[in-house]
Amino acid sequence: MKKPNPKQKSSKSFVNCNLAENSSIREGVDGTDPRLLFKEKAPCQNATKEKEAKDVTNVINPFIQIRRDLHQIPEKGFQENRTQGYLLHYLNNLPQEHMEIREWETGIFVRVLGTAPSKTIGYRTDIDGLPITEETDLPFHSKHEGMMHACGHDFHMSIALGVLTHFSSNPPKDNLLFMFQPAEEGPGGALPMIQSEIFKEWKPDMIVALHIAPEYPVGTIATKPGLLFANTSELFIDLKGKGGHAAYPHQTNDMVVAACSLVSQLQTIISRNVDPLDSAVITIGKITGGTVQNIIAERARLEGTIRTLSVESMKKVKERIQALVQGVEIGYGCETSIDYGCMYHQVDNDARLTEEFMSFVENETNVNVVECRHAMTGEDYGYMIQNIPGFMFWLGVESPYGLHHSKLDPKEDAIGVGMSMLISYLTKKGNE
Ligand SMILES: CC(=O)N[C@@H](CCC[C@H](N)C(=O)O)C(=O)O
Repeated sequence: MKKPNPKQKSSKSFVNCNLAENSSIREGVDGTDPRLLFKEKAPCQNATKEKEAKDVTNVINPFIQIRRDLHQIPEKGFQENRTQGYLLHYLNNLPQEHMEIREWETGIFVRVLGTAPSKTIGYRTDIDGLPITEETDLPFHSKHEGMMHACGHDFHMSIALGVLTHFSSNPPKDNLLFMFQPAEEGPGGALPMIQSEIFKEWKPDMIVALHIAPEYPVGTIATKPGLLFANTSELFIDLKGKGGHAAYPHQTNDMVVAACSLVSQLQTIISRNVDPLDSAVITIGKITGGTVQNIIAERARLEGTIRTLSVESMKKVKERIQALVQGVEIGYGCETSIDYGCMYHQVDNDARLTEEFMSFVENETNVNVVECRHAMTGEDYGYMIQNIPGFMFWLGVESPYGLHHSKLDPKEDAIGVGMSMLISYLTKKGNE
């Protein structure tokens, strides 16, 4: 497979602006134009069939506008009501002859009925945002205070809508199942979604998904057979000691000091307890404690996440965390509690399907393919392909700021690249 190439080729196949002719792009959630809602003019409003471009970089893809609309309304997991409304409005305006739409919680299942189905191919996108205050100066920045699409789910959704738009009027032989999944960032929507009656009824035979990758250029995708993403577990530790006057520490059990010590001790699990040839991460992303500068803190809370490359390592790391927390309890004279929040199974790509996909992209499209290493990111998509063959791949979007950063600014040309490549791949796979 090729190495990442900053001057990558443009996509061999491309999607043109004619998709914008679809009425659902013209009308918004409440029957108004979603672009008027956000005071944005659609770049493709006047696109005509004659304007079919030769290169995706020369096309202003209408799904870029959809991405911009969605970018402005990021919502927390299982609270994606406005997002769901936007998606439903769009979907309900597509040609319905080959489509069945069913809502599930704040997500949506859409089945495209194949012309002579012998299998169902699933495609999953996540739809939630992150609790981060956006710091880009984009004109279409988040309008939901303290929330941002800082993990690219706005890209994921617009690509899924683009692919679905194509197949809504050009169904392949096989059925397609599009899953708009809530709560990927937490508490996890994939597991309950696959346990739902709708999923059981429309169960796919294989599933595909993508994730944007700021570190790769537009026009490059990266993936690998086997393990792609880590096992994850959230981590919340509460400490309760005895507060008091800042000048009388000997009469108190200071939970700020206990928490600081615990953060350092937790890092020794990675350096001293995990096999150096294995990998694990413990990140404490948030510490809270105390009330004011001259009162010794009675309470402190650590919030973090654990990442491991196997289920067994996760078990070991948690045993060590428990031991260290017990030590702090004794050493600092406090009460403690641990909550592991939500946990995700590793993303383990099906080797045969992934290799086949990589050679398809390499040989049949102008997109570059890189075989990457696994990453310590997590994805509840891992549950979807735990028992059903499938894979996930990274889609290059080239941003100087990475995932979960308040200045993440992916290049929008990647939307056309992702759509075109997926349409080609699913057309081939759905007509085998
Ligand atoms: C792709 C990605 O960034 N996923 C998230 C998943 C988070 C799961 C959960 N909230 C946790 O923190 O463990 C990630 O942070 O990797």
